[in-house]
Amino acid sequence: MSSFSSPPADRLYRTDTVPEDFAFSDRVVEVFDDMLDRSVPFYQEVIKATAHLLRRHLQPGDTVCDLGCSTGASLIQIARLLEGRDLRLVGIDSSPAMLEKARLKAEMYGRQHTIDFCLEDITRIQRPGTAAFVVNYTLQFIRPLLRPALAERLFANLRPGGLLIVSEKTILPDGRLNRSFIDIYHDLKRERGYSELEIARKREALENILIPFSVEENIALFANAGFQPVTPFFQWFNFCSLVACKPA
Ligand SMILES: C[S@@+](CC[C@H](N)C(=O)[O-])C[C@H]1O[C@@H](n2cnc3c(N)ncnc32)[C@H](O)[C@@H]1O
Ligand SMILES: O=C(O)C(=O)C[C@]1(C(=O)O)C=C[C@@H](O)C=C1
Repeated sequence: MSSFSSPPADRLYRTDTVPEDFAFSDRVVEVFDDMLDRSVPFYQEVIKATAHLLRRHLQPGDTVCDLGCSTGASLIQIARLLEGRDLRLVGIDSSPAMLEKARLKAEMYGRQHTIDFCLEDITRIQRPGTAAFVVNYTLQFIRPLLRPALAERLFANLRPGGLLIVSEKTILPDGRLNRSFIDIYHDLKRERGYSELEIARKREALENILIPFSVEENIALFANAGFQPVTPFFQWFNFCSLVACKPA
């Protein structure tokens, strides 16, 4: 239990072995909370901003689904920040190891009766009447060809007036600026204790696994599925969070 208050440090890419493709395996799950905190810029701020948006748009009895919920870090925070709002919180992920950890953490924080964790493939999601979908740092792992159908599915499953919140690593169409943004991101990783070797090896492992779209491509993806408006609410260099509304 005490390991949750101080999650195991992410040292996955320190060793000299040939890096495997990145996967949400048991080894990654073990260090995942530390990995997110150190690898995602303003991770906690984005969760708080997500809760601000939800607070203003949800009604008692509404359901919030976190797609690609991993170890439940966002949902456990959201449950705390939106305490007493009578919401149904559902976390969905396709990794049994992530969900096992999410359930343990929810229990540790006394949230096991307020959050359901379900093993599902989000590309097959079927949850009509959902009030909000949160899809943070997950769309980037879905094959690009499948993304338009997923965006349409999310639109169809939201209730009128529902919200979609999406956070992603992004790419810039301008090569020079793209290079600068990536360099600035790697500076942040260095500041957070990752070595040059770890940064390079993780980058290699994520190649062809994490496929970022530009902010404009993501906006078009959701606008084409019927969302209106679709607008950024947070950006730090190559990381961006969008909110998209289903018209009421
Ligand atoms: C980077 S993590 C998401 C982090 C999390 N949303 C947060 O903010 O803490 C991506 C997650 O998406 C899950 N995932 C990837 N593809 C999926 C799919 N097709 N269906 C469900 N979950 C998926 C992975 O198992 C992983 O837990
Ligand atoms: O380390 C990186 O390069 C990242 O892009 C961080 C990132 C992400 O954005 O999803 C990559 C993999 C893990 O899922 C956690 C965080």
